[in-house]
Amino acid sequence: MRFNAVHYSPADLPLFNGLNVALQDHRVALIGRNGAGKSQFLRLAAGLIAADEGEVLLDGVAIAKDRRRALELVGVIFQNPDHQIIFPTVDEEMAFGLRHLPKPAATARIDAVLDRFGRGAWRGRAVQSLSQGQRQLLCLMAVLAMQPKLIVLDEPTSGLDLVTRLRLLQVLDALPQDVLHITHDLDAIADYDRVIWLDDGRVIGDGRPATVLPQYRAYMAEEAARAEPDC
Ligand SMILES: Nc1ncnc2c1ncn2[C@@H]1O[C@H](COP(=O)(O)OP(=O)(O)OP(=O)(O)O)[C@@H](O)[C@H]1O
Repeated sequence: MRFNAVHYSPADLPLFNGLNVALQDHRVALIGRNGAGKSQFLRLAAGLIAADEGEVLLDGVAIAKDRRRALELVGVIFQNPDHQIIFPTVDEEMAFGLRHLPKPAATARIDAVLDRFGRGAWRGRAVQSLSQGQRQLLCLMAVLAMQPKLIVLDEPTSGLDLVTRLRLLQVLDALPQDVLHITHDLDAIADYDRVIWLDDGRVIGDGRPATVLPQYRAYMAEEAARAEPDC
């Protein structure tokens, strides 16, 4: 994945001004304050939005221009599964991303993923009957069935209870796919391969968690100490 001189201004307010980033690492975390540009970075990385100037390449593919390849290459998981799930049953939801495949091939993929997660009993189950954490797992399984090269996640664990959060993180840790993970949960990314710290659309920290996370924590503590208490 490569951001080449990316300019992007949501609603005409400049955010990225010639951003250059190359990602070759298996698990990358994206951190930064509220409004730093993490979600916009992720949307550009997934080809959900196009740069105003410059380009984002994944496997040499201009991901925003080739939507068919983008869907094959990148799977996206958002914070709230209810904003992502559109079908009433587990099978239908998982089949949606596989509609380009012949039905037997799609069914085989769905069965393989359900079995891998020990969720064979979810076949035909109503999404409404699943908890929030289970819905998040459904989103992840639907993405995995599509066999993307890269999975991008925007704060997938917020709102989950501790056990569900830990389970989801274990699943993420074991994935063979490359992962780009936005989070404010610094403990979850302590053994990632790389952490990118965004601030105001710029990369201000980039490296191993052991280097970047202490700098980030120290900076945030200073910021908090400077801020007027308003609560
Ligand atoms: N649709 C939009 N229209 C206008 N401005 C936007 C839009 N989406 C995002 N922005 C602006 O872009 C900047 C980056 O937003 P972004 O959602 O990427 O931040 P973030 O780092 O993901 O923040 P958070 O941690 O709060 O989710 C913010 O200043 C935000 O106001």
